[in-house]
Amino acid sequence: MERSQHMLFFGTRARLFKIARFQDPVVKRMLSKLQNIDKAALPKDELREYNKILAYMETTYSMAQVCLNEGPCLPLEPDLEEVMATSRDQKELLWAWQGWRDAVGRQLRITFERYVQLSNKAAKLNGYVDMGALWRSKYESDTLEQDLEQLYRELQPLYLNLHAYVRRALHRHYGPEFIDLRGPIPAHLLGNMWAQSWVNILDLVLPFPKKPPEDITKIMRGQHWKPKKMFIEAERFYTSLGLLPTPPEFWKNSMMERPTDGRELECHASAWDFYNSKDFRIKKCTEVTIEDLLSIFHQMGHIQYFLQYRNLSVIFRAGANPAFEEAVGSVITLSVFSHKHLLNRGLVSHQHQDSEEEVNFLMGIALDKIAFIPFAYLMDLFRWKVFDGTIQKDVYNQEWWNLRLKYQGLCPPVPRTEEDFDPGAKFHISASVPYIRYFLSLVLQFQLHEALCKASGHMGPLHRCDIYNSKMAGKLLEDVLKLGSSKPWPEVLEKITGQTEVSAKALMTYFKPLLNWLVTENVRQGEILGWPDFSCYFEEKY
Ligand SMILES: O=C(CCC(O)(O)[C@H](Cc1ccccc1)NC(=O)c1ccccc1)N[C@@H](Cc1ccccc1)C(=O)O
Ligand SMILES: [Zn+2]
Repeated sequence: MERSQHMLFFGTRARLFKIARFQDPVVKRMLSKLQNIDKAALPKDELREYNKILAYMETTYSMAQVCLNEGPCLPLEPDLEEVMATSRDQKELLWAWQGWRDAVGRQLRITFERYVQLSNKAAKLNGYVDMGALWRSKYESDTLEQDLEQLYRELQPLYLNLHAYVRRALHRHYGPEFIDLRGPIPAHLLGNMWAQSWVNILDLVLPFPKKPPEDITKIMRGQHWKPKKMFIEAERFYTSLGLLPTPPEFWKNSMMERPTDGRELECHASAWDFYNSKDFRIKKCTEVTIEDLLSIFHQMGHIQYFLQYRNLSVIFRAGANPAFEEAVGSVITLSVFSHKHLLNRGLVSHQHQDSEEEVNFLMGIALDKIAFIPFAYLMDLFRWKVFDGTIQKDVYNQEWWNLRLKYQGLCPPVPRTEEDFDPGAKFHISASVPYIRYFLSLVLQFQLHEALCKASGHMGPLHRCDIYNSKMAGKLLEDVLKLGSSKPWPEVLEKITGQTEVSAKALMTYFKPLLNWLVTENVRQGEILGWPDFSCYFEEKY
């Protein structure tokens, strides 16, 4: 309420000025940013109701658990995520998958309908047609939706080949009664609660099973890694580039592990800027796993952005656009996870990777990054349609699954009804956090990685690049992060890459060796790309 009061005070005054009457681009940029005050535009009583709704949705998500018949109730992190990642028993996977959606999605359905109404009212009071339009305005582009569709189309062949290959592997493991080689994949078998990353089923899909990659989580635990050490490791990478170290407050005020004093909390990782140029924090329920190490690198990317722009006017203390904010940390993880870096840091011991091990490695990265493409794209396609009224509340769930089928080639393992609200089972929908930023960040991170690798003097394939210790790459990054949101993002992108448009070329280059292998393999197996048979319920099929 205080923050909204503050925004209202400055926003109403900023609205007294006609931006077109000003010459100075910085003043014009500041005024236009001040004029959008988001939910603070709502009348006081509706703002109070809106905050209650947001609190209820996020609390429902963070407190939800799934209970075993007799015995403990499991929270999402780490227990249910552990089941989804490690279980190979489809009944157990279904129990966790369905249990989570019963415990969260179903509870949010009615509240979400009111959330949509109030969100759209707030958007209109800020001069936008609906909340989707307000969210999209952060990208300062009137061709955003077409550009996104174009990027998706460029990346689709990569996804279709991965989908067909993984479907074959799951067919081999779970059998024909669960997997239709011409159909969608049941959404609970991909190693992740939302099937947004498939990295946890690498063992089922490994191209060369005789050359399994080393288990980095096991090595970390063998070396007695603790959460604190994981944060120090991440910090060390950023300072190796000549970027800023985190201040003492960060280590004092951050929450790096789930508290053991019984306090309940929202465990989804996040980074916080307290806008006083010295207090910056990460909150994460850290487990000692490679997945959490990479997540910490991602969070530290947010912190590095905060540090670099902390002397700017508060109005410009944000990323060039939300995708840039998400891309910084993810760019670094591309170097961290390179074989060269893992070897250098003692996290793998095999000196070098032969061509088969290299395909296995690229498969591992693809299961994380390529599988993510359609998920990250459809999340806000869904919400934009909900906000603009294309998707009415009486069909929320079936429209959600229409998009999950169309873009991801997934289907629910059990019939769904309009009592369910499956999108609500994903953090960002319960917490009203936009998602298209992650789709754009996925493409952007490879484009930035390619530019930073070039600056670091890297020669050879992009997937072998590690910018660790490169002051040249660090300088390029620093000059851009310092700008915050003070310049239009195409200018910022051009400073690093020389291009003014986001391009999927670098991503396609990175995965080219894998795509070649996948296409050959899929042709050999006579795979059908796509899912002409379009449903999953096997009892209805035969
Ligand atoms: O959600 C996250 C990581 C959390 C975050 O760092 O993006 C976090 C999300 C969040 C949490 C609470 C309130 C708002 C947003 N974002 C930040 O902490 C953040 C965002 C903007 C500026 C500063 C910090 N990743 C996404 C997508 C993703 C990204 C990278 C790798 C894998 C998966 C996911 O898990 O589905
Ligand atoms: Zn993030």
